[in-house]
Amino acid sequence: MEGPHGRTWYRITGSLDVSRARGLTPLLVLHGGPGFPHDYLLNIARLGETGRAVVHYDQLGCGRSTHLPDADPGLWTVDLFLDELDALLAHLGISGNHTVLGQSWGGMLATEHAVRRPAGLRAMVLADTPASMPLWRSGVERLRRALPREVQEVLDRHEAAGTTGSPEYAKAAQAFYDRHLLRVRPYPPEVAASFARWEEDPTVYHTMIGPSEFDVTGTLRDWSAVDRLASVSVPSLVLRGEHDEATPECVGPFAECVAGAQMRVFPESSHMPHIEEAGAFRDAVGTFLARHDAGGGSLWRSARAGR
Ligand SMILES: N=C(O)[C@@H]1CCCN1
Repeated sequence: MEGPHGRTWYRITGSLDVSRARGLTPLLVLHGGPGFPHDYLLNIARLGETGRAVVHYDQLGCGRSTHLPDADPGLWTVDLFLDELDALLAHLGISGNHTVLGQSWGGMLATEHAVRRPAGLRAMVLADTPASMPLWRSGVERLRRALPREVQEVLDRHEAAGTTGSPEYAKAAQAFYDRHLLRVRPYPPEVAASFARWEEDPTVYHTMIGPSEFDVTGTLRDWSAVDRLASVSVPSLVLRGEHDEATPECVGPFAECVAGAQMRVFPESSHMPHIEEAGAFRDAVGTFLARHDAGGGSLWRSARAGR
């Protein structure tokens, strides 16, 4: 899809026509970061086993979409990605009938979409998503202070010196990521692919977040949707891992403030339960989505029974 700032790459698992014919609302998957491309979310495509169309895309500035490393940093705003999301829905012809699954930042974007009460949004899944970045920051600070003392010292020293691009900082940050981002080793190829592409061009992430998940100095530093969550009027499923960097304090407002929101915690997972507990994640999301399809879920139940 061509847009005012460049091309947005997307892929469809299944067929929008089949989805429509079977009464299965298409699912649009929103990746995190921001600027961390879709590859690490590819296994969510298995939700298409019943014939539901599952759309993944790379948001502008990352992955297979147009990169703009020399653009004015002021380009990278929530509204830019909301406009892109609306344009993609229209391009696909699903503005009037869609569900969204946002992971981490993608859940923040999904929330921004939902609070605008779009007529065609049928349901929303928020995975590992903060409702507020100040709450995110206080939660990751607590997790950081539980790291080994020598690791904290390396992180503190490089952040104070402005040398967070150093290999020593990256090695120390990995100690945090091993506990709270993904507890699977080695990284599955699709996760490694997202990291490789992100490392090639971290422009969007560095502008909107900063040096790392726990050193948030970017333009999203004070973002919050907490005081707008009451306006979300669609069925919502809220997911996180027990060891997630998205801590209970930053995810909790979704369950507290979104009417009827369901919360599910994955006990063995951190920030990627769709990988760390893939079957349980897929069953939880598939059952939830099916409940809000026109067909009432019979196709999902028969697909699951056939596994
Ligand atoms: N992995 C993500 O998207 C998180 C969300 C806030 C900072 N990065």
